[in-house]
Amino acid sequence: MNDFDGLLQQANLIGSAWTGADSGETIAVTNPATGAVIGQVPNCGATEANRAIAAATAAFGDWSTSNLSFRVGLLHKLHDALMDNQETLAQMLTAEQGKPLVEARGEIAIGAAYVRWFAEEVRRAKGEIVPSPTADRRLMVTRHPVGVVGAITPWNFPSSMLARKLAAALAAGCTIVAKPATATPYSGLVWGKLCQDVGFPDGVVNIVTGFAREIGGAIMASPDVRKVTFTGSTDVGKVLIRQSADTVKKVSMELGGNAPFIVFDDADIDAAIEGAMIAKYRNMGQTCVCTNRFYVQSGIHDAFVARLKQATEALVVGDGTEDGVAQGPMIDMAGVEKVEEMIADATSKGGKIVSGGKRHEKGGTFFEPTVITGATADMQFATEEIFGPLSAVFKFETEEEAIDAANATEFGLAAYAYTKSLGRTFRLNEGLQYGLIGINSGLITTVEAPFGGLKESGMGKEGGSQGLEDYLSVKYMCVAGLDA
Ligand SMILES: NC(=O)c1ccc[n+]([C@@H]2O[C@H](COP(=O)([O-])OP(=O)(O)OC[C@H]3O[C@@H](n4cnc5c(N)ncnc54)[C@H](O)[C@@H]3O)[C@@H](O)[C@H]2O)c1
Ligand SMILES: O=C[C@H](O)CS(=O)(=O)O
Repeated sequence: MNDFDGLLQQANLIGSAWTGADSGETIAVTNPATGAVIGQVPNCGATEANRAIAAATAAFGDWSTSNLSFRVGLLHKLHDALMDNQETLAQMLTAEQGKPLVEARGEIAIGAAYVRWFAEEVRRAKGEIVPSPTADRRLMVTRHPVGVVGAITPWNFPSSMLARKLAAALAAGCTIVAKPATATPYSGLVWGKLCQDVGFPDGVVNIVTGFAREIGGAIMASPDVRKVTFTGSTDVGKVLIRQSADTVKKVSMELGGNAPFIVFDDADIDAAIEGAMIAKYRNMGQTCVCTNRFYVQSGIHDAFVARLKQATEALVVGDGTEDGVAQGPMIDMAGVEKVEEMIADATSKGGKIVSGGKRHEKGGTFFEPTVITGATADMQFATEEIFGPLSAVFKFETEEEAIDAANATEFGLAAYAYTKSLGRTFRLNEGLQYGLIGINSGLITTVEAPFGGLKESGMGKEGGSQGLEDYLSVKYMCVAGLDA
């Protein structure tokens, strides 16, 4: 078995100890490209989760009052440990998740960048002195770590989704209990090892794998957990928001998407195709900000479709570790079947397959990157997240029609548009109901900017200065009697 230079952790980190499940039960982790078993992880439940919460609670007092320079120094060491091991971590990520190595390297790098960002950002978590209405008192506002944080993360970005939670939480002085996705636990568990190696105190970082409902239930029920940060589907997010009410937890929710990608007649078509390929096919279409609907204005439609077909057919499908591969396997057969269901629905309603359309000859969960034209609003992918390598192309006539169609969804995470018009750019920013808007770019995520959705795509922000605020509580103190 490949131990990835000793970085593969097949146990859970609770306090200072790497342990198995009390039951001894384990879950096999498989490589989606080959079906091979990579290793096992503990199948833990509520009991182990509560021990992790107790360890995080015990560590919170010292960690939250530690010298800021100490915390910042450890975060910079963590950044360096991530980048020193970038290749091995990327190999581990591709082995369990399937994405091409070049994308996995990028995910490790942005995760390290989030660590460095919050190491810097926390040094500017300033308070305020508020002008007092009367001379006898002084008013001050201060910011403090919110407490023990529960973090639950998805399989599609198993490293960077944890990075932007853990880094902000630790920088703020919080301690954390994290539960990675069952399909991709190793890219989360290794954060515990690296944190331990660089010197984070015991109990500050705890990582537990296993029964999602049980572990999640323990996190949500514990009065010691004061904040929950979740990245995943909107359906699960709604469950957690309801559960958070019992203990009035602070929540951040990074949920599902249904991104429109609008191409106007005046677009630079070369730029639009480049952006379309990134926004659609990154991680085999399995990102929350992937294009779900292409809206192409009638004047440029045929030329854009021809170029999209050509670029899609040029994508190399294969094992993500092989040079030149742009599309790895999908994470599981359920994802493949969802894409097949959407293709059948669209073609039954008049959609036309112009590229791909079926499982790849490589078998398993490999799928042909697919383009369907003639898309209409009654088709399943108009309202449901595809989460796969399927491009659905709608035609439109006017700007107003495009904005209305783009907004006709309960989601509001990412939207993209290609135009040379400055006026239209500002009308789109004001008219599109999305938390992230890319104008003439298909890849806009960056640590400096707040990432997060509107409507049923979630609440809270990750990254940017706003991303730290989610882990801080604001206090107001009035000091009176000063006129004595
Ligand atoms: N907005 C974002 O930043 C963002 C980023 C990545 C993925 N996503 C979304 O995540 C979804 C795909 O990821 P996924 O399949 O892992 O999502 P998912 O909701 O099925 O699972 C996400 C995490 O929640 C856990 N979980 C599942 N049910 C739970 C429960 N009842 N209680 C506690 N935890 C539970 C899972 O084990 C996993 O760790 C897509 O909808 C995608 O759009 C959003
Ligand atoms: O899948 C969702 C991720 O947040 C995508 S990104 O890598 O952060 O853009």
